[in-house]
Amino acid sequence: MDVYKIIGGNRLKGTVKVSGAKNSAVALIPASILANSTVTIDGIPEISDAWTLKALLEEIGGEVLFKDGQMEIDPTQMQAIPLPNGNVKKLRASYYLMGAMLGRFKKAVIGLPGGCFLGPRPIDQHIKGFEALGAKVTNEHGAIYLRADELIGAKIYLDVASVGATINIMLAAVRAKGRTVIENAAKEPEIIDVATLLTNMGANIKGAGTSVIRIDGVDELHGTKHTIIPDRIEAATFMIMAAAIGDGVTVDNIIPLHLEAITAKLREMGVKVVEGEESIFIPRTDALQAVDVKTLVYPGFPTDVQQPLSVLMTQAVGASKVTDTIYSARFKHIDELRRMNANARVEGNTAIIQGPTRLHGSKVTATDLRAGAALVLAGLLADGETEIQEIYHIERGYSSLIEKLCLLGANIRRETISVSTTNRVD
Ligand SMILES: CC(=O)N[C@H]1[C@@H](OP(=O)(O)OP(=O)(O)OC[C@H]2O[C@@H](n3ccc(=O)[nH]c3=O)[C@H](O)[C@@H]2O)O[C@H](CO)[C@@H](O)[C@@H]1O
Ligand SMILES: C=C(OP(=O)(O)O)C(=O)O
Repeated sequence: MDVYKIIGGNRLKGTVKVSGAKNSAVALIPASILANSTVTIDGIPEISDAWTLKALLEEIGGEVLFKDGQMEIDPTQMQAIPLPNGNVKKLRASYYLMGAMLGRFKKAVIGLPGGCFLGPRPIDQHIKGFEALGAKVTNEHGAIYLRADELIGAKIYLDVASVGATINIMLAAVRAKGRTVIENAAKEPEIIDVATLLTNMGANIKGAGTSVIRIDGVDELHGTKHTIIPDRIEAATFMIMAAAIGDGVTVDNIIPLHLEAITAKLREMGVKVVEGEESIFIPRTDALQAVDVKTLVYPGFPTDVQQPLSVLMTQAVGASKVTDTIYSARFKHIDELRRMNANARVEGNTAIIQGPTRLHGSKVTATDLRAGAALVLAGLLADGETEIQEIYHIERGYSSLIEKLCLLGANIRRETISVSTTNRVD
């Protein structure tokens, strides 16, 4: 099995370049299904989710080249081949195949998605949207069957401002007859990115990035070239690492506006954040103060960042609180941090972290993607050696993490170890 081994204590210094956004990439790649000629996307991160989506597009007849961050997708030979099992289970975002295939073929069979287990991850709002557009949707043995004679534009009010549902409905509605209006739409930057790609393919979308999106369906969408936005969650992870153990780190290739909630929270903790046009510089931080944070929909503090932030809180003076209002059970990393001597507990949807504490190297498990990133930071801070298992979670979403951290001076490596040595000593 492959693990990360980290010897803690090295201070990080230099510049790190942020990759393209995972949570855009996983929607942009399926969106290409809707085109009638080649779609080229630049800046796709080297993550396993991108490779899994490439394989899924190939399963339905697509020709896909993925090299040096560029994905070239020829969708012309694709067919509505059912995907009830297999690769669809490896990632949450396989659910975007529902909207894209429904839009193009008016039918799809997609197994219920996988991805990080963060507590329940319902897709009722996606289904409500597809049904409003005229699709018949059934769940048969764990796969969602979608079929429509024709898709007709509709007014859809989302009960929760879901990123996934907003994008999925957009993907189907661009090929519906007439106008679709999504109310209480999610406003995350990734939604604007997907709308930009679809617009460049010939779609007619207004209001992406606001809570009301209007889509006038078109008969055909064509190929185009698109450059993905930078990954604000990866950027936030490096900002937090820089605040925790940096000696002057520039986080480059970012959109500072996308990071305002992170910047504000770090400043509240006593971190100096110097914003440039496309970068942020964080000088060495010597004293951190405890803060409270609540995750919210964009532009609030992202749920994806609360796990790395909770490690920074172990270094702050006083009791910090993290309340996750999006995924109330996203706290499995707290148990792992306690193995490393963190003084933290979970009450309902809140983690309470008392600092400062000296973390100790240990054998820990990445229970999900951002939990894994949190443990990498804990390992960088800890005394001695930390071994992180189940790193496939981390590699679903962080591009070249080891290489980037080594360039900043961290002592971290990926190692294959024999299974007999993996038993944890508690
Ligand atoms: C609002 C929010 O922070 N969304 C994040 C969430 O998106 P993700 O797409 O996973 O979640 P959504 O934005 O779709 O869901 C937000 C909330 O709505 C609920 N829900 C969603 C769909 C549905 O049909 N029914 C329903 O009840 C979810 O359980 C959740 O509590 O995780 C992604 C990956 O970690 C992040 O990129 C997103 O920024
Ligand atoms: C949880 C995440 O990913 P996914 O929704 O793909 O499981 C994430 O990006 O933090």
